[in-house]
Amino acid sequence: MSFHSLAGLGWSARFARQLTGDETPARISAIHRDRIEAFSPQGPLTLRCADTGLLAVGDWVVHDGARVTRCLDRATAVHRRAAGQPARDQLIAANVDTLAIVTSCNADFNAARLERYLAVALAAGALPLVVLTKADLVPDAESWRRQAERLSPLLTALAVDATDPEDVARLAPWCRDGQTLALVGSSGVGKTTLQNALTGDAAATQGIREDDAKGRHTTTARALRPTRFGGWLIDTPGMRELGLAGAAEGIDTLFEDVADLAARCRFADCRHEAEPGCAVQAALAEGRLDPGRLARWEKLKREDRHNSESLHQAHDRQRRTDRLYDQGRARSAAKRRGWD
Ligand SMILES: Nc1nc2c(ncn2[C@@H]2O[C@H](COP(=O)(O)OP(=O)(O)OP(=O)(O)O)[C@@H](O)[C@H]2O)c(=O)[nH]1
Ligand SMILES: [Zn+2]
Repeated sequence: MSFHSLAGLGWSARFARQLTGDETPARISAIHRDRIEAFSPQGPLTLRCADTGLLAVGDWVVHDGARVTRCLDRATAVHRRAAGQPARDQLIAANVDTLAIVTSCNADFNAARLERYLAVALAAGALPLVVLTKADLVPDAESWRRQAERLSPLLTALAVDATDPEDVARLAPWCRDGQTLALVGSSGVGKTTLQNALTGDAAATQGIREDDAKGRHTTTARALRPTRFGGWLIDTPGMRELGLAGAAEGIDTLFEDVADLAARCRFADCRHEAEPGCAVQAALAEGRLDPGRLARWEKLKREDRHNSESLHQAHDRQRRTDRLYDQGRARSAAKRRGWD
């Protein structure tokens, strides 16, 4: 059994302020249909919870020893647009301090994809870190790293050999002393290898079959795991592939220069094509704005708008279905009343 102090679990003044009286907090490490697992200064706990759908791994909850009584406001929240029809907005991890975007120093490196994940990190409120794996397989890892850092002044980039635990230890500052790190990135870039090196625990990444809230089988890993450095790693299946939705603010933070220009166009709904008074076109013409960067900003905005709209449409559709269903039930109830 492992014991951690509250601070060691990532507790901070932000959460302390939300407690009243002698409430006891715990941090969610895994979520099941009707119960959660959590770490607490008293050791690991299993707590019953009626509505686990509202919780995420990494959340701080208050409990009475047997059940969850409430969830504390989050410091950060990573969302994604869940695949499938209808599209759903899904909370996949809470209180992640740093979101590491994992890519490799070769085939996988793609500026547009990195920017997409960066927007997700910023929208979540997490610090973005780019980890370039397979540094041992290229002669110029440092140039890849610099290329990544040029994408935004908000990020730090590291090039590592994920298969070398000593090299991976350079990630310690982001997952020590109660700090929580989560990894995102395409398949095959080395996330599992990195996670194993960070936790020193190869077996734990092996997925275990579980029933999720809808009774389907999903593969869940042990989701909040201690790292070798005194901090935490969040690995949930949803972390792997993040669809962009509701990330408009994150996109504008990442492309602050372009967003600032766009805000100075004469027309609020300027499409930055041939409108008079377009500050974006003016900057392009004067060479102050890279056309590639503008194109990537527009593409991300479109994708986010499209996904956010389809989420709204899905919500609307669901509301209409619910309403029809309620009306139907009301009608049959009325009929039944008529009969007896
Ligand atoms: N030489 C070298 N090989 C690496 C490095 N990182 C990952 N690999 C190898 O690349 C392959 C894929 O790594 P994984 O850790 O399974 O990748 P992943 O991102 O977890 O992929 P999924 O499980 O599909 O999401 C494995 O064979 C690793 O050993 C690295 O930095 N250097
Ligand atoms: Zn414009």
